[in-house]
Amino acid sequence: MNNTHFINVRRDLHQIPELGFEEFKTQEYLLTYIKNLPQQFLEIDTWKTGIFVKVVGIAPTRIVGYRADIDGLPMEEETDLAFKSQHKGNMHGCGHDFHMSIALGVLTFFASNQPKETLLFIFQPAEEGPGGAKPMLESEYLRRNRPDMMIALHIAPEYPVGTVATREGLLFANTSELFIDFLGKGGHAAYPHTANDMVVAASHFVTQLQSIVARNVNPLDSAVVTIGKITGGTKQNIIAERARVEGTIRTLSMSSMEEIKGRISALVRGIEVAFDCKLSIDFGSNYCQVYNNEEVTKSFMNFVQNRANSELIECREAMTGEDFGYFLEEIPGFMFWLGVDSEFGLHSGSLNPNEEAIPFAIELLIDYLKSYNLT
Ligand SMILES: CC(=O)N[C@@H](CCC[C@H](N)C(=O)O)C(=O)O
Repeated sequence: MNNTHFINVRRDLHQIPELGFEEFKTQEYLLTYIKNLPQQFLEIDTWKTGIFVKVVGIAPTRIVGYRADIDGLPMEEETDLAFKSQHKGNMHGCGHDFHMSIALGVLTFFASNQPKETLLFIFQPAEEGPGGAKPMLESEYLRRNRPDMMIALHIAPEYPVGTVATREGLLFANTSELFIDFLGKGGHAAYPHTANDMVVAASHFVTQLQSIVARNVNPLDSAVVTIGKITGGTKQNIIAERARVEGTIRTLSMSSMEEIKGRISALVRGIEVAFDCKLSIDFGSNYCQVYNNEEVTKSFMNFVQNRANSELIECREAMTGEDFGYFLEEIPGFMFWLGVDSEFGLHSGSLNPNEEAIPFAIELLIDYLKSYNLT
């Protein structure tokens, strides 16, 4: 099959983005596709909305794992594409439609070309939250079928098609979600002295948060605190009894993560005193850093550098997060950025990656896995 076929697969998947652990139609689409492949080397299992597909090797001495995440984001698509999201309010705004179609392309090749080593394709739910990698790793299936090596990619809008960017060691940050609920006293807009306004309290809190990275974190140790969502109140002339801020913390070291969480807790106590209200903090789900094993990453980087028609970029670490970090905490492997050349970035409603990157990535990965003495 021509690898441009997977552009159509991507377009199908792009229309049905679903949130973490709700990827029912996505799972059904993937399973239908996989069950139509030649089955003689395949073993298919499911885990929640995820899927494991084993391609049993001819003379296996190890399992090589390839992971693709499958969930979408709760955001409105702003493109005019003919194949735009049909699930209003959800979008594949982080490229997981690319990740899945590339994985299907590589799987399709090996389903008809039995590898020497066993390959395990892992279609993982809930990367954007609350995190599927950790519970999947703890599943009975992955305890019995532990890969000896793991590979994954993530699309990179800022790089051209034909490029691969990665580095040995630290690639992505530690992350922690952040949810804070404010409870004060509502009232009539004309009587502020009888109420405790949670819109004002939340606004002060968000402003104070900005001082943490600027004044508490060692400038040589990068960190990010972003509030992506604020909600509060019910009507323009009612003082808000409740507000909620939602955000994320990113650090390159665990000590900075702990320090930032400590500072946030202190600011929360201060807001409670200053505004005579109650706040509750929930640090949500936490992902460990993505750390590329030096040896296998180096061999992959050499492979890309020496391959015709592909360009290697040795990139800096990024403040993005990825629960693939949990795989790499236990299993040697690597993640890389795949150039997709989009004017609009990840998590933008206008993200429009160049689909030529799909056949490029499928061929690159097939070549790499072949060179890895798999066939
Ligand atoms: C590659 C990417 O964009 N990953 C997400 C991971 C989200 C982690 C977690 N749910 C959080 O928001 O902290 C990212 O936002 O970096």
